[in-house]
Amino acid sequence: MEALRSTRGGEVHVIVGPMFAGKTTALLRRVQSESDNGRNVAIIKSDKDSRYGLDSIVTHDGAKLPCWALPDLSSFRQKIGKDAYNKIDVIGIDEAQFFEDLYDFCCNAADYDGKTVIVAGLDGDYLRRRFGSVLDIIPLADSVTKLTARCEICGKRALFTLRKTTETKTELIGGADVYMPVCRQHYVNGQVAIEAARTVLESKKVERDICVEAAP
Ligand SMILES: Nc1ncnc2c1ncn2[C@@H]1O[C@H](COP(=O)(O)OP(=O)(O)O)[C@@H](O)[C@H]1O
Ligand SMILES: Cc1cn([C@H]2C[C@H](O)[C@@H](COP(=O)(O)O)O2)c(=O)[nH]c1=O
Repeated sequence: MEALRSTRGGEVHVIVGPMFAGKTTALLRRVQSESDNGRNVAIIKSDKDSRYGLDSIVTHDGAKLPCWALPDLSSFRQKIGKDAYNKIDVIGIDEAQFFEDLYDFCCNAADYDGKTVIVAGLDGDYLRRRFGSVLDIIPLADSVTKLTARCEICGKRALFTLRKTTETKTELIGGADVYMPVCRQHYVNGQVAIEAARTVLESKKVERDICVEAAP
């Protein structure tokens, strides 16, 4: 019977780009405009990012809307309750790269539950590798928008996010303190500089370890 549930005009719209490209701003605008048109809306963000608190989604400019901060998307229906879920027309998802169950959620919400799902997230991490499941939902999408920022070094179009520290784990929550948007040329130059810094730091650590071991 589940399989016979018919589609009620569900849609999936995807907004990607580097940090500071205006993804959250675009998501908030689209959700707000749906709400202004009388549709019931809800926004979900990952609970991994608690920088601005967990009850609202906030842009780098400080614009905000209330949201649900969740560890995964599958908990959404249970969290808000079945009746409330059924009444929702539009679901906005921010920081989509942090949700492992993004594909299944979008599929079910759009195909079977008739929801309009608007997804914003990073397509690539600081190494320009695919980030989470964001690229996996492109085949599900009605529309895909790739936004760009301004390169912090030269002001040209920024496609990439440069991590300014030598930290290597993929997931590292942060803002302008840790990341900056850059153009292709400054991404390459920046990576070379950061790799060099990492090599120096690692060799210093090895030297320190040898000194400690050699100490009487
Ligand atoms: N280097 C930059 N390039 C573009 N926007 C920047 C930059 N640094 C800060 N910003 C601000 O960030 C805003 C975008 O914020 P936001 O929508 O939260 O972006 P995202 O969700 O893509 O990280 C821009 O409108 C701008 O005011
Ligand atoms: C590039 C990159 C980013 N992150 C984190 C940093 C921020 O907390 C979010 C992105 O936020 P935004 O709304 O797009 O500005 O993701 C990360 O964990 N790893 C990375 O490589």
